[in-house]
Amino acid sequence: MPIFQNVSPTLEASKQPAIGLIGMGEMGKMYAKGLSEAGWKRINVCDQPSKFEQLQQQMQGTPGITVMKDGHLVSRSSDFIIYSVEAEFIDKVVAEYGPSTKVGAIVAGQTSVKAPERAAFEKYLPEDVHIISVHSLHGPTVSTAGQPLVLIRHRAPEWALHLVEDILRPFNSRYVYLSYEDHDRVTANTQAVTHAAFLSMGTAWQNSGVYPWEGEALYVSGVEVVKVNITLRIYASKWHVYAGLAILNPHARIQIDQFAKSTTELFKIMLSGDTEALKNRVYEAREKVFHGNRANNKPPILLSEALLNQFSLGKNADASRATPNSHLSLLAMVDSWASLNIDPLAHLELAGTPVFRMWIGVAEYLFSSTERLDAAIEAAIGDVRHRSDDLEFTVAARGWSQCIAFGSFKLYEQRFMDTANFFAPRFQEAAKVGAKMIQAISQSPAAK
Ligand SMILES: NC(=O)C1=CN([C@@H]2O[C@H](COP(=O)(O)OP(=O)(O)OC[C@H]3O[C@@H](n4cnc5c(N)ncnc54)[C@H](OP(=O)(O)O)[C@@H]3O)[C@@H](O)[C@H]2O)C=CC1
Ligand SMILES: O=C(O)C(=O)Cc1ccc(O)cc1
Repeated sequence: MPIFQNVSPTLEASKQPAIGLIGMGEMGKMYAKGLSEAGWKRINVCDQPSKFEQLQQQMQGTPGITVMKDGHLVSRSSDFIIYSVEAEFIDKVVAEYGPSTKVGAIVAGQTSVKAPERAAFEKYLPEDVHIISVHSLHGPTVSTAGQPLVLIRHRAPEWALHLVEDILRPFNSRYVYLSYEDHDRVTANTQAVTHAAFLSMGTAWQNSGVYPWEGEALYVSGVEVVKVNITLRIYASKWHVYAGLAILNPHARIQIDQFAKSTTELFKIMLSGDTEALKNRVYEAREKVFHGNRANNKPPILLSEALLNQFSLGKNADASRATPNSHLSLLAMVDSWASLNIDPLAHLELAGTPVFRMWIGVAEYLFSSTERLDAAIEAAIGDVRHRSDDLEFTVAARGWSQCIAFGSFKLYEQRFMDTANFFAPRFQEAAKVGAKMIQAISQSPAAK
């Protein structure tokens, strides 16, 4: 029997469902703030009991919010509960608070990887509660409007799904309906492998010992600006988010391994000096991924020159001085999509995070122009100035793939923080440009 039907924030408090948020880090706070602003009046939140007083202070004066000491109190008093905790800890946290869930409540998780969340819910939640999970496919600093919000109806009647839709409607996100299994498959193809590319760029630049936009200024074009800014954006974020979705997603390892393989194989062809072999391989990948040379000399679909050139790097950036880059990271990305028969444009519809949108956008920008692609191939074979950077990138891609296959959160954290510390002095500056870029691409016609 439906307990709530057609609810909206305009109802008086006693008729509204109580919403519970367990874990008040970046995503928990974003949800708390958004739900409060929407007018929901019964929002119960908690973080670790040790942070109770601090959280009370932070939430003081936020309408509709009640800060509770722990997840037991939130679970027993809420009708829709979202766990927004680290994927690594979801089992432990649900084991602790899950059995306290109110009879008939709906439980969700915000974790970026769903296999461990599903296992924890099935193991610890009582039979008389429903499971409908969620995943906002964007970070906490991005506006929720228009972004994909995955809803996973796993164990719940129809009315429960409508209730969740009603509660989250004020975010104005775009609902995407997936199963737990499909969620992990799709996000491995989009998020996990994309992050591997950016993590590798960061590690490679760190090991080269220069900020790429300050070296010989080889890298100043629009594509480079995207690469650098997204890399810095990722390294400025919490390592556990990226570690969780790479290490715990059963599908991710295969994609990340293929990316390292593609990088190594392309680099070996570059070393051999065989332009024809490189051209054949790259063009074959282009054919497969971008559907038969669709964009040859036609305007790019996602990113335009004008959009890319809005953003610049460093003080002396002068795009006219840009020399063609081998773009090994982009060649390898498209090669690995081709090798695994992944259609990234189809995935963009389902699970296009802003970072993935940027990445596929620059890949398409490069591959949509024969002139640009041939210049990259020529640079890869003929311009030895790129060799040392490409070598570092190859080593870094392999290193990240091995680290993720090894499955150690500690090792991942060490690698990640080592590179993050190298870039930290530039985070503030990059965050501003990164935010503008994400906004611009979210508003580009192709994003609608
Ligand atoms: N950040 C992002 O861009 C996105 C993240 N996600 C996912 O959302 C989840 C949360 O991420 P995010 O908010 O960024 O991470 P944060 O680290 O900012 O927040 C997680 C919070 O949960 C708290 N927590 C841990 N254990 C408990 C517990 N037993 N009871 C109550 N609170 C607890 C943590 O405390 P402590 O720090 O002390 O451990 C922390 O405050 C992750 O699974 C992530 O993958 C999803 C979409 C986007
Ligand atoms: O856009 C991206 O890929 C990000 O890096 C932000 C992000 C991180 C984790 C998620 O679960 C969803 C989005």
